[in-house]
Amino acid sequence: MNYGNLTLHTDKYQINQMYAHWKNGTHNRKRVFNAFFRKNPFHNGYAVFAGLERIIEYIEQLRFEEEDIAYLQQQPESYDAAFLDALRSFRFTGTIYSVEEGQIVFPNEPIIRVECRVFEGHMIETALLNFMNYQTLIATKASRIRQIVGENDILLEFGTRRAQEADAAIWGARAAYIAGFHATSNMRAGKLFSIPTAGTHAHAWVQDHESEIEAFKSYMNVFPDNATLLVDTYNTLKSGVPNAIKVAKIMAEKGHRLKAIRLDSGDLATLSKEARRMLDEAGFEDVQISASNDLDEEVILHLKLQDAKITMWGIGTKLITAAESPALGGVYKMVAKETETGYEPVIKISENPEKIPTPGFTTLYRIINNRTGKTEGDYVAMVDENVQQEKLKMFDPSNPYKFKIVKDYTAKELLKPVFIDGSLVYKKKTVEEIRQFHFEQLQSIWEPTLRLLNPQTYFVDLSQKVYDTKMALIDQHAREAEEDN
Ligand SMILES: Nc1ncnc2c1ncn2[C@@H]1O[C@H](COP(=O)(O)OP(=O)(O)OP(=O)(O)O)[C@@H](O)[C@H]1O
Ligand SMILES: O=P(O)(O)OC[C@H]1O[C@H](OP(=O)(O)OP(=O)(O)O)[C@H](O)[C@@H]1O
Ligand SMILES: O=C(O)c1cccnc1
Repeated sequence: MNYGNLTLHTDKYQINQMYAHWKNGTHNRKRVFNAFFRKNPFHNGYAVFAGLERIIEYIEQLRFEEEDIAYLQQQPESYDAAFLDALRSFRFTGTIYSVEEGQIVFPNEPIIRVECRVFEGHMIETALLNFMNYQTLIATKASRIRQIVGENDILLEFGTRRAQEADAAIWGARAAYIAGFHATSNMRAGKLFSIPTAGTHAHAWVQDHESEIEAFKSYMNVFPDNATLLVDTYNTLKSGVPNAIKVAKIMAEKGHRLKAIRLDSGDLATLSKEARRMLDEAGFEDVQISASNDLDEEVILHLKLQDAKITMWGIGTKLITAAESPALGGVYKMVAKETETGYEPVIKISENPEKIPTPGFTTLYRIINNRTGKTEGDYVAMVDENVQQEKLKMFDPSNPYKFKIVKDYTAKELLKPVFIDGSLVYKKKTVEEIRQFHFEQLQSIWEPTLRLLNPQTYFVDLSQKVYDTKMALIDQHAREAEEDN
């Protein structure tokens, strides 16, 4: 069984819309779609974009194989043979712009823009959202955890055994690394993405030996300078830590150093403080204390408040499953249609005004104040607008009378070309480069937006032209609805 080809990794309604367009002869019409999300996960003030690498890989491999065609032939829809033939030669021929992985992104701004035949636009929606939503979610969660532990502590991603299957484990490990984790326990993620791997040992190692001390000795003999000993199998303070110290002393005489101990149960604050005292008294000030056991943001924060002496954190379940915000609700909406005179904006009306997507062939800028180096907000403008001017009026699209005039700024366009007319033009970055890029981007965001509790809402403003376009379309829709009644 080959699970590799992702071409049919889409919803049936996409194939059916493609079919209906094809039957009607409208499948080659060009459209613009924007991917964005409406709400930050975890009540956070920002999200960390991830998923582009996977999207690129997916677009590049899009091919209907004969087995896919055969499967479609069996469907009750009885797709025409000529349609299936058209699928045989299907390739993505469109243009995609995207923010870069590791970038800080906000609700209601275009983070990926797709311009292509409507046929292709429908085809890629589901997979694109699948990758963007999950990876952005995990990167955002990881970024929050990173903020809590601070710059100096080490974060290890331990989630594979609890992840929602294999892809989630490896792409989640990558997303976590981008946003500030230091290593993953998943060897495949390490191999595929060239990210650091790390590991300690399990309780089974201790159970497998006659005694805990024998287990520690035999482990340290194999890893004399790189061992983290798990000290909670029997009794952390009465046997685990004393045995680790005994073995560390024996090995120290041979010129080796124990690297760390790991706590995996009990009161991690009290145990870490006591273990720290015992290690220090024995002359092992350099031996680190790591901890795991269903750790999450709040527990870590409280452990910090209790002055826990933990400097390495192994985090699995709550990170990889994005506990408390299990999905990012990113969407993909049609925003413009090609007509004889060029692109025409289109709108999707909603009962809830906040849910009305911004129409038009737009792009996204971050407005950086040249004096502070910090951002004044993001700015959605039509692609043909000149945003780099003497001064820029930035107003809140929900309350347009609330505005500010920004001078001496740099408008940084965040959407970068990825595919142009079907060809990959984006120079892929290593995960290490993406991680560095992420840290650099964080520097331009003000603290109140980054804080974890009740963050200040970041401004995502519309240019006057985009705002007027949106309002005109809403008005036009309202007028048409009135005439119908
Ligand atoms: N000092 C602390 N303050 C706040 N939370 C803590 C503290 N110490 C541990 N925790 C967290 O409390 C939870 C305790 O989990 P649990 O009740 O399963 O305890 P346990 O020690 O793992 O039990 P068991 O021995 O049965 O495995 C874990 O999520 C752990 O990370
Ligand atoms: O708690 P999480 O954040 O999900 O981190 C991963 C957990 O997985 C391991 O436990 P497990 O009981 O599966 O294996 P073990 O026998 O090695 O302790 C490890 O000891 C962590 O506690
Ligand atoms: O290396 C570890 O300690 C580890 C790895 C995965 C899950 N739990 C612990």
